Amino acid sequence: MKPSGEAAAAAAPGAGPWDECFEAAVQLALRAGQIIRKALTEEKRVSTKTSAADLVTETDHLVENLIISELRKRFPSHRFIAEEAAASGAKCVLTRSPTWIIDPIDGTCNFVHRFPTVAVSIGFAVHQELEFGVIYHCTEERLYTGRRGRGAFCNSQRLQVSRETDLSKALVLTEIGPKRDPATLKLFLSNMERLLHAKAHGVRVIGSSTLALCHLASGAADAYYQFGLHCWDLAAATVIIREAGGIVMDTSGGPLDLMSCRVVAAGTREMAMLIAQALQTINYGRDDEK
Ligand SMILES: O=P(O)(O)O[C@H]1[C@H](O)[C@@H](O)[C@H](O)[C@H](O)[C@@H]1O
Ligand SMILES: [Mg+2]
Ligand SMILES: [Mg+2]
Repeated sequence: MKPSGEAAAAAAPGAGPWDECFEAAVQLALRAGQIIRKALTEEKRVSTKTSAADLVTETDHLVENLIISELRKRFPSHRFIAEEAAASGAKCVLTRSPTWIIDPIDGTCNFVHRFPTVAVSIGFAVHQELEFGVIYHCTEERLYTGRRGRGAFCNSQRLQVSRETDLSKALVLTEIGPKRDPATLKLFLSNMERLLHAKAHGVRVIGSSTLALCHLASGAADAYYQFGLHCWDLAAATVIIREAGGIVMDTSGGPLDLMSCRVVAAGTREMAMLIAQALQTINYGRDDEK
């Protein structure tokens, strides 16, 4: 079913603060999705960032600039944290001001290979609290939304996480992260091996952390963990998962630290803790210290 801004807004009935911002995010995500869908099949100019596996294209920049310029016109006092601006040296500082946290294309490596698992992610925080998240699966035209205290939806279907607490009955999602040195790869594979030794039904890597987190919010997976993602991968998805009844926390088992480049998420706290206890830490630093 084609999503519409009206469907998403209708899915969260009742006026509330930030309605205008939420509507703007929905319309811009849909518009960005059209651009990304068209560009998916076209020739691309590809560059690398922190590693040979950390790719960026002209479409990432075009979409990010479009979203930020449109939002700046409508909300000139707001602040922005965005993936490609950060890659160019902008600081990732989350103040108490209304702040947009943007990943213009999540799954850029998929995008470069025309592998159709790509999303645009727009999160929004005020007083350093996540207010809403909008993630648009561009090729499947699925619009995932979550608003603090008002539920989570895919198009107009309400989302509910899995209630699984048994790791031996769990489907677990993760992502590789951009570091590919032997020590990091050894730790990444060791974490995956530990979960398979614990008899998890499976571990999946789909190439888009935000869409993997949306699958968790929809109950199609039981847990997610990653070292090496960023605040712009996490912001929107965290609201969506929490509003679908799930848990998003630090890999230490403590509260989520949006800038820590690491996360464990699950439908239940029991499952999240089982995952966290199985993991060895992979150090990716912090978004607010780069
Ligand atoms: O760079 P984009 O925005 O494509 O985001 C991806 C991250 O770069 C990966 O490290 C991470 O592993 C995930 O694949 C994430 O989606
Ligand atoms: Mg990206
Ligand atoms: Mg990303």
